[in-house]
Amino acid sequence: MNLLIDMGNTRLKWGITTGGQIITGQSLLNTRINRHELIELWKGIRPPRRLAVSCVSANRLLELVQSVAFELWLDVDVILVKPQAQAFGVINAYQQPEKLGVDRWLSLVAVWQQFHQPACIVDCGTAITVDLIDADGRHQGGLISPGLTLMKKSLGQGTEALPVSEASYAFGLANFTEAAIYNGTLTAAIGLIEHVLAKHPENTQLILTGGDAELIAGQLGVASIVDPDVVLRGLLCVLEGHA
Ligand SMILES: Nc1ncnc2c1ncn2[C@@H]1O[C@H](COP(=O)(O)OP(=O)(O)O)[C@@H](O)[C@H]1O
Ligand SMILES: CC(C)(COP(=O)(O)O)[C@@H](O)C(=O)NCCC(=O)O
Ligand SMILES: [K+]
Repeated sequence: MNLLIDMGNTRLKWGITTGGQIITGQSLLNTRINRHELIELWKGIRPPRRLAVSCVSANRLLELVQSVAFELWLDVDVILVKPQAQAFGVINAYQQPEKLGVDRWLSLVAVWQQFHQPACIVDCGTAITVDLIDADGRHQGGLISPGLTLMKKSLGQGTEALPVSEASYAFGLANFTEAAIYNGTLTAAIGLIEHVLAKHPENTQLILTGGDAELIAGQLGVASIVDPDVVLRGLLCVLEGHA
């Protein structure tokens, strides 16, 4: 058995793998990560042979995860995955390939392995990232924008009068502030994705992942697949390539 861990800027997502299948566990908010919580999360699982980690979050959290892993499973093999210039059939478009977020790299790897066709991968997490890959596995580059919560928080922080609300409202033009912010930020995300897709081939497969994927997919004017486990599947590709 192996353990896969995807550490984003908001949440830690994880799953165990047996025979090429991923069984996901309950995600954990970064604000709740501590030694006790991690031990509670993993003390009941069978000791993994290998642990593959993707981390774009704080080093402090990564070190804590590694330390808990060695405490629970003395001789576990920890693989800290890094973005590469070219691997698993994917060619990284970045001028400095090591600077591409490893979560973005792993999404490209997973989507390429699954579809082998042009694809647009949108991670609707803390940030919204958009990455394009062509029919030959060449990453075309990508975009980074604030995620929905970050957009709302920045309005709250950068203005005198705007409140920060976590509530949901009907989609469309609004006639009060909270709904106007909710819909303005959601429309920004939708516009970003639809704009990118309009400029790419019609057969481009659109895949959404991340905490806001369902919400954003629900308002998109184009067909999409929501897959919460893309980064974990990228980690699995790396482990399988590693075996
Ligand atoms: N219960 C929740 N707690 C925190 N964020 C949530 C929750 N439900 C949805 N979200 C949204 O999901 C986003 C984070 O997505 P996630 O995939 O966890 O991000 P990351 O990969 O950056 O850790 C938040 O910015 C927020 O808009
Ligand atoms: C863009 C990101 C912050 C997204 O992280 P997330 O929203 O998934 O937590 C992360 O992929 C990252 O730190 N990237 C490095 C810079 C880059 O990809 O260009
Ligand atoms: K992510």
